[in-house]
Amino acid sequence: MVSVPPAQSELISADQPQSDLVLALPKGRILQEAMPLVRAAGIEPETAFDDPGSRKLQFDTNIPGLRIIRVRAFDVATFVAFGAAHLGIAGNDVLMEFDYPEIYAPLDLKIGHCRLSLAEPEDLAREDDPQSWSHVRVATKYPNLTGRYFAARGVQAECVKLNGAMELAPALGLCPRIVDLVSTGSTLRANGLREVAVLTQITSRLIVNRAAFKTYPDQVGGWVERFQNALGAADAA
Ligand SMILES: Nc1ncnc2c1ncn2[C@@H]1O[C@H](COP(=O)(O)OP(=O)(O)OP(=O)(O)O)[C@@H](O)[C@H]1O
Ligand SMILES: O=P(O)(O)OC[C@H]1O[C@H](OP(=O)(O)OP(=O)(O)O)[C@H](O)[C@@H]1O
Repeated sequence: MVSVPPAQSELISADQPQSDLVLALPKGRILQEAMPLVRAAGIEPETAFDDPGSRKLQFDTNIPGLRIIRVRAFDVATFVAFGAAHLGIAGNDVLMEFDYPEIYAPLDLKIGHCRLSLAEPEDLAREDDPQSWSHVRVATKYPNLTGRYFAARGVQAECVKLNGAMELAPALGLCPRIVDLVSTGSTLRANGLREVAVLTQITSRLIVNRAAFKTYPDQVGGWVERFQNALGAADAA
């Protein structure tokens, strides 16, 4: 059965193909910020979702035909791009890194605020001039985004892919610089690094699979509208 917000249910046409809709949520830090919006959009997951002891990865909701899956932040984009999930919530860091044409990101949810920055050890930063670089070697979880950013500025970026703890790379001689997410800056400070360039500002987006949007315009569009309203209500509060 196609899931729709209750108020939209009359929009389902009888001859439309029927299948469950799947909403992919990231299990990391965004989840806490995202859940008030998910709930304000009218979606209440089954109780196992909030049970830390549960090993379930997919969850029924109060909306018949709408399931939630909880996956790693990067995998939200992949599930949605391949149509395994129809909607999702992902940071635009992840969206820019993959650059999947199958994903449409209609809504900035204004959560998960941070920035993607290049940082280097304090000693190096004191004398360094990023404008003079023709080549830069960085440790990052975002090799594609970083490569594109520097290529557009005539700089060749050599990226060593890490999945976390990038801040260790300069001190241990892996790479002199890193490109990573920065919010408060405390992780950089604690590791003797200084931010020297901001590649892009980051927030989380509601994302949809383009084909699902075309196939179920009322249903998927209905959820986009619900999230938009939830966002408007949060802004007004
Ligand atoms: N320090 C931060 N402040 C605000 N938002 C952040 C911060 N770090 C990451 N984010 C946002 O949260 C998303 C998920 O980050 P999180 O740290 O939860 O997962 P991850 O460590 O990247 O993924 P995983 O643990 O699955 O490898 C990022 O893609 C980004 O959009
Ligand atoms: O500027 P700050 O407020 O210190 O935040 C920045 C840190 O947050 C993220 O890591 P996270 O805590 O998600 O851990 P991870 O490296 O395992 O992804 C990011 O990769 C930085 O390390």
